Amino acid sequence: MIEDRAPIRVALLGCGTVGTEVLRLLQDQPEEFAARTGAPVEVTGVAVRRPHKHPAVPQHLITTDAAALVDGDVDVVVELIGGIEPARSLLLRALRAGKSVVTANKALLAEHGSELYAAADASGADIYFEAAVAGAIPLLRPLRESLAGDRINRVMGIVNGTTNFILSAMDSTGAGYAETLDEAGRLGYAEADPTADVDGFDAAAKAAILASLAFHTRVTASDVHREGISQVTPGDIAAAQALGRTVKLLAICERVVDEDGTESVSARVHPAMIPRSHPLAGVGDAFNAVFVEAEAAGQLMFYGQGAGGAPTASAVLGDLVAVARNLVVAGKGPRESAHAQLPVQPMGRTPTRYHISLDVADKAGVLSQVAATFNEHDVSISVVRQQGRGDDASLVVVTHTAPDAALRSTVDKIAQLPVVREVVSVMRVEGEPS
Ligand SMILES: NC(=O)C1=CN([C@@H]2O[C@H](COP(=O)(O)OP(=O)(O)OC[C@H]3O[C@@H](n4cnc5c(N)ncnc54)[C@H](O)[C@@H]3O)[C@@H](O)[C@H]2O)C=CC1
Ligand SMILES: N[C@@H](CC=O)C(=O)O
Ligand code: NA
Repeated sequence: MIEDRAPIRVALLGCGTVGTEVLRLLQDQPEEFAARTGAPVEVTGVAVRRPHKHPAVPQHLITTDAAALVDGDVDVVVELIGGIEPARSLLLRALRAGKSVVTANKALLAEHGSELYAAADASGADIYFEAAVAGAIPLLRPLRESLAGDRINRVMGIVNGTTNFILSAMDSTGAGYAETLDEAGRLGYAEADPTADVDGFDAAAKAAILASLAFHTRVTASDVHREGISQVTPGDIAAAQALGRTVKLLAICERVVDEDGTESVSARVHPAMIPRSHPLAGVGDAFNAVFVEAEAAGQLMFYGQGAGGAPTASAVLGDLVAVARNLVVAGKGPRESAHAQLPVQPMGRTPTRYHISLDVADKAGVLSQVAATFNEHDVSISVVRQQGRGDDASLVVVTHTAPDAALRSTVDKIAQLPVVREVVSVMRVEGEPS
């Protein structure tokens, strides 16, 4: 009988947007959880910072001493505090004591993942973190388990709900940046410090986790080239629209194979123009979508809610059930897989394409001067559009693929040409043949 088995005792650390939903769903359906795991699942305590802010949590469960809760009689620690400390110390404390961990904390995993894995390995505890990337979407388990027998070459997608919410609104309604960010905060999508979202730190942490799992290599957040959306202007959105494109913040993790067969990993997060016909262009609101390209499986697409309390709680609870099942049968979840240890390629060497919009003098020879600058840097041009006259004259150039450093130097040089009044918009182009 399931009820006769010793319960799986769970400590919940943090009861904010996600923690509240995890607790609600766990308490709503105890019999379901018992039936799925093979033992009753019991929350033994909820660590919070300000007890008076949680009137709905049974008062006998509440504590402000998270460390004492971890040290107590618990089997699983669910960490939903966020940030590096005290989350890191609390999880190391749990893992070293052989207590399994479920966390949604991408910032922590992207910086200290190896330390946490090592502690889990040493004590035989589990560490699961499906909620850390793309919220409710099952993505990490497919990478860690379902695709473990395949060779992944590329993972690309939209992994930050807040910035997708903002960019989608800017594109469809012309809404302002600040007001949309406030709305994303109210809806529970934004991080406690929303600069983590808009400056790309959150997406870079997720890219590090994705690249690590996809390429069996330790990739940390500092290995990921990062640009956020705070520099994206209504002018950039309009320039994209004029060419049948839209702007998305993309995370791109690729296996790069040089001519001599040497392999490396490229991981980057930046805004990019993609064609409106591309499947990622239709991903609106706070939704996330990720393409995985694997050698045998081909192309797979994962789509769903990447942020918000309930969707994220779904992934946390899926992990909790997995950990509890492992405890019931004395099994173990997947360990760290970092055997490939590929080097990380610098952004400057990564092949990219640029869309450049220039405000230029309406004089003969402007186009040839601009074209000569591209030529000097060995960057070839795919599309040129010259529009307007006099003060309104503008030039739009879309390049073919070139190393990012060459494209960057070309833009710097073009900005210095006397015939160029202003570099209005520079953005990478993805999702179309190079
Ligand atoms: N909100 C979302 O859509 C998603 C969030 N996540 C991750 O889930 C985690 C939690 O996020 P949210 O619930 O949105 O954050 P939140 O800010 O709403 O909740 C965190 C809670 O932890 C509490 N806390 C802080 N320090 C504490 C301590 N020392 N002891 C006990 N409690 C403490 C805070 O008072 C707050 O109530 C973060 O790692 C976040 O990155 C992951 C996916 C989606
Ligand atoms: N702030 C994050 C929350 C989920 O990871 C986002 O907006 O995607
Ligand atoms: Na997920």
